[in-house]
Amino acid sequence: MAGEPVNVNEFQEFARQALPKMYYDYYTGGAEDQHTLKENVESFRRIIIRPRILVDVSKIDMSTTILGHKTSAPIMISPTAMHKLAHHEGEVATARGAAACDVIMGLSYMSTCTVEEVASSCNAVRFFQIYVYKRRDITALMVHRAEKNGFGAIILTADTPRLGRREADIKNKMIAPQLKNFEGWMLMLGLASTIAMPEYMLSLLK
Ligand SMILES: Cc1cc2nc3c(=O)[nH]c(=O)nc-3n(C[C@H](O)[C@H](O)[C@H](O)COP(=O)(O)O)c2cc1C
Repeated sequence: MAGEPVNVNEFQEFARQALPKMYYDYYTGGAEDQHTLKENVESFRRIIIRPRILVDVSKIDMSTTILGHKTSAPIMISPTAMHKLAHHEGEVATARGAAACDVIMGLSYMSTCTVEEVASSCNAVRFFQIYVYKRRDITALMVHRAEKNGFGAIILTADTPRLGRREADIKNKMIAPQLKNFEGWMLMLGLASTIAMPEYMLSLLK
């Protein structure tokens, strides 16, 4: 593709060209027949923003607050796993981008940078995403760690009682890289440091 990407579709095409197939499939794929993924895209297409006409637009302010934290627009970065699959700086780079745009950074528990690395990288307002693990002691430790590192809220993911059957990941034999927040804990959990995705998730989730 020639030139700078100008929209999300063009960024996606760049990613397809740049990333190993296994990682590209992970980022872009959904579960089973990907019906929900398609429906998500269609839902966004159905949203129409109606402009107000003949009003003063010399000063536009989209800022608001989310859980009491200021944001420049009602948009935040939703927690997504393993950014280092796409870029060597991983979630630290994403957090800096959030800080530059003055929006909130949602950090996945499955990040490839630690909560400490993200916290010290910039002054982005940050929320930390977690599941309630079978190991409640590990859940509590992670919450305390996020709190200690200035994360302003916990995003509790509640829609994963079972893992979606992601067929591309099965075919590609997708391997999770080392999840930095769990460094040192993997042995304690009886897990290898890099293991197949579903096995890893199932071992932790409740
Ligand atoms: C590649 C990818 C990884 C994700 N990883 C996580 C995760 O680690 N934890 C989580 O709670 N949600 C995760 N999500 C879900 C997103 O946070 C978000 O809820 C979902 O993508 C729907 O928002 P969207 O329609 O803006 O994509 C992930 C989504 C994608 C596409």
